Parts: sequence; C-alpha cells; structure tokens
Amino acid sequence: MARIAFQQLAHSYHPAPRGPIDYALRPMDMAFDDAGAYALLGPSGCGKTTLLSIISGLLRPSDGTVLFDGADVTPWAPERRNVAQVFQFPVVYDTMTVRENLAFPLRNRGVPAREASARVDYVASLLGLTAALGRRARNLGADDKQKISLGRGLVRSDVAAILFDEPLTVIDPHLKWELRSRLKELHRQVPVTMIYVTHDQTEALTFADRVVVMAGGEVVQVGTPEALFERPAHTFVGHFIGSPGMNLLPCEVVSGEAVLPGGHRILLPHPPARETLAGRRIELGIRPEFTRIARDGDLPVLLRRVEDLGRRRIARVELAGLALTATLPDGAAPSSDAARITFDPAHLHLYADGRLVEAAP
Ligand SMILES: Nc1ncnc2c1ncn2[C@@H]1O[C@H](COP(=O)(O)OP(=O)(O)OP(=O)(O)O)[C@@H](O)[C@H]1O
Repeated sequence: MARIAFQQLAHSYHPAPRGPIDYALRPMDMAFDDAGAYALLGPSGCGKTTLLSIISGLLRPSDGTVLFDGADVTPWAPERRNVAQVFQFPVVYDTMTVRENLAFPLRNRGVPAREASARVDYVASLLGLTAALGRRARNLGADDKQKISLGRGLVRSDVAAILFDEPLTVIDPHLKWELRSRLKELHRQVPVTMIYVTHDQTEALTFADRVVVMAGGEVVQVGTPEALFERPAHTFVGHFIGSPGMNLLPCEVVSGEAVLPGGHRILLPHPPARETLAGRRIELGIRPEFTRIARDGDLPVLLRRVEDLGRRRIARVELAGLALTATLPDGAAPSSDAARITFDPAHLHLYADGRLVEAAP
C-alpha cells in the first residue's frame, strides 16, 4: 500500500524545444492517499490513461516527480513499483486453468502454496468464479475472462496500488453493477490504494470515495461524489457530473447582485470582492435540482417542454433566450403561460473563467 504523490508532474508526447508545449498532462501537484478508493473521471482524450501509465511506470513523465510513500520512483521500471494493473481487455493465459491464472502473480512472488490457495479461493468467490476454478480459461466467455483479469489484479494483498483502466468495458451491462459493488466490498476488506479510470460518471460515483475529475490534461477537481455535486469547483464538473448537468448563466455582478441577460437580477448570498471578477468571464451556476418552477416563482420563463426521465421529470425552460433545465417535484404540472423559476440561494455558485469564485471573507 502506498500514498502516491505528484510534484510538478506534466507530460508531453511531443516535447518542443521552442514554442508552446503540447501537453497531454498539464503541470500538477496532487496526491492519492494510502488505501483510498479513487476514480479518474473525464472524457476521451483528457489524459486518464497517460496519468495511469505514469503511475504504473509504463510511461516516464517528461516533467516532474512521482513519489510512493515519499520515495522518488520516477525512474523505476514497472516491476519495481509493485503495482497491479487491470486493463480494458482480458489478459489471461488461455492454456491455464482459472485457478492457475489467479495463482500466477502469487507464484511469481514466491507466496507459499497454502497461503496462495486460500487467497485464490477468496478472490474467486468474490468474483463469482469458484465453480470455474478447474476449467481452462480458453473455454470461458468474455465476461469470465475479464473476471480472471480482475482477479489477477486483486489477488495480491501486498501491492502498492491497483490500477483499473476501464475494466468493465467488455462486461455485460447487467454484471457491471454487481462487479463494481464487489470491488468496493473488496476495498473495504483489503484497503489497498485503488485507482479506477472511467469516462462513465455512474461507475466513478459508485466505486470511489474520491473522484478525480480531469479535462484537457488538467485535474479540475478532486472530491467526494457529494462535493462534486454540491460544490463543483469548475464549470466542467458542474456540466459533466449530473444528469442533466448544471445550468450556467452568463452574468455580470453589480452591487452584490448577479445581473442576467434580460436584466433579471439575483441577489448573491456571498458576493465576492469586485477585483476578483474584473475582466473575467462570469457565470452563475445552479443545478436543476435546486430550482423550482411555480406560478409564484422569481423570474418569468418560457416553458418549452417537460421530459420524463423515468425516476424524475424535468422541465426545459427559457429565461431571456437562455435554455435552462429544472427538476419537477412529483405531481407538478407547470402551466406554460405563467411559469416562473426560483433558484435556491444556498446552491448558487459563481464562476470566473470557469473556476469557482470563493466568497469575500
Ligand atoms: N502514444 C501517444 N503518442 C502521442 N500522443 C498520445 C499518445 N497517447 C495519448 N496521446 C494523446 O494524449 C492525450 C491524452 O490521451 P489519453 O489516452 O491519456 O486520454 P484518455 O483520457 O485516457 O482517453 P481515452 O478515454 O480515449 O483512453 C490525447 O490528446 C491523446 O491523443
């Protein structure tokens, strides 16, 4: 187990001696606490795999330092780092049995046979592979093969970290939820640092205690699922997390109020100092869940349509030409000619150039 830290870590696949550097990962300082369950979440191309490969040692960063429990491991080869990795597609030995596949990483490390066998039995039961232990891997389907890959990653308890790179991509949808819960259960019992890469917010939010959200080669927020929902540090997080995402309204701040298009004014509970906003692009953020549509609401909106999303309904409305979404309470039937919207002041956030602006002290 290890605490993994980055100091001024950055990576460019095309280091340029002159001119602007084309970063796949922008310079960052951050740490993964020992024994934490993390998800690395972000859209395709944001740098997740690059970051994972730098941790495992498959890729040497062009800048900065990687520390495991304070030791500089930047030049270390993958074998020396003692990191287990599970990839998107199965990595199994077809001619071996499931038991032999699972025991392989333990045999390599010289773990005594009895201890190895107990560990294999435990991991197999966790992954629902017990009945298949004696079968050759080649005779199994894609789901079971990927379970073996997961098992090989999980079987050693002495690793510095376990890295998962979209491990459930090939798994049947109905099995995904079950395997995610099992990984979480395993983490509770064997607290190893786990880092789980995904572009799927449901996967990230159900697996991780802490989610690292990435965009454009940058870590834009590290937080609990609740923090990402309640207090997005960046408009990208507001938009990317949640379904639908946060409403963002361009505005100006004048005398403690946000002035929206159409001249509508919203009193800000904690207006920031003027200097922090000067010359920056300002937006007011509010999640659909913290709005209310009613006849006696604050601002007049045009009701475009109501959508049924299964567990809840949302209203698509327009405020001075801006499209917004609002969650509707059960049974609410807003009238299109008298709809008004109210924002819960406790959940209003102000962003400058995409970043959350803290209130003036
Ligand atoms: N071997 C490489 N050589 C050059 N550029 C690369 C290489 N690998 C990745 N990149 C570039 O680096 C950036 C980050 O890619 P990376 O694969 O880390 O993102 P990702 O978030 O893992 O994406 P995905 O979810 O699609 O795998 C992208 O712009 C990508 O094109």
